[in-house]
Amino acid sequence: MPKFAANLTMMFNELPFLDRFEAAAKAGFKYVEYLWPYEFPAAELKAKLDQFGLKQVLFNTAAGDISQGEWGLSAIPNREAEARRDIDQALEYALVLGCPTVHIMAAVVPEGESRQAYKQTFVENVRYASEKFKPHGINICLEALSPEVKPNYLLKSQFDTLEIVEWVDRDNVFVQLDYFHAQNVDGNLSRLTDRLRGKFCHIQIASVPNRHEPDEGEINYQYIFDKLDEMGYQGYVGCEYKPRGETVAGLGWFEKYK
Ligand SMILES: O=C(O)[C@@H](O)C(=O)CO
Ligand SMILES: [Mg+2]
Repeated sequence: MPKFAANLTMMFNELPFLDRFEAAAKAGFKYVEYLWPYEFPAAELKAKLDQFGLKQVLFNTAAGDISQGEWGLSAIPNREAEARRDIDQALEYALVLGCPTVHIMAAVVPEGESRQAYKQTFVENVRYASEKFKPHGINICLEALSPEVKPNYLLKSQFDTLEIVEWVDRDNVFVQLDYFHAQNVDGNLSRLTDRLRGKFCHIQIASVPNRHEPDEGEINYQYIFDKLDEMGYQGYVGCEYKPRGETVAGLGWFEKYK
């Protein structure tokens, strides 16, 4: 049975962020993920996890200046010092939070810039992170984002991510397989999952096209979950969806997995 993690950035959004931990635990989740922890001291977040018996399973490196269109710095040429500062910061948080996996965000590539130069920079920064995280047993994930969510992001297809993972060639660097983006860009999810076997260490889910609960839309998630079980997938499945309404009211799909 998949180990579902509540994504506290998208779920329980009707509550202030720090109250979402309790709400997730009450709803039956044992695991949580969210995009960024940096607004709060790591110890405060760890205390919330411990208070409600939760385990943090994923968060991201900082996004940079979102108001300027940034969405990760790790692939931007000549900004390696900032990217590595963010990677070091993520490691400090992961150690306090006891988090096994960190998503290293790549970057948006402005029109006219060389994608190859961005890829090269990303590979070097991910190798830096790999070396830093390795002694602590922490994995790294890289994620493709569909253009309707993040136009011009460096990684669009799952195969863009796979290319970087294989280029980086380190045993703690994996694909973050978000089926919402994968369906939007690549489709053919069963074959895709087979193709990526052994290469992904974290999964995220949402319905397509509306990014809601995984009980509607064009993806048959029950089939996918059974397939992941058959494959022996041991990682987590992040529920990174925008609830149709109130979060708990939409958790009918989760009843049988509690
Ligand atoms: O799918 C997403 O948008 C997220 O998993 C993320 O990490 C930020 O882009
Ligand atoms: Mg995602």
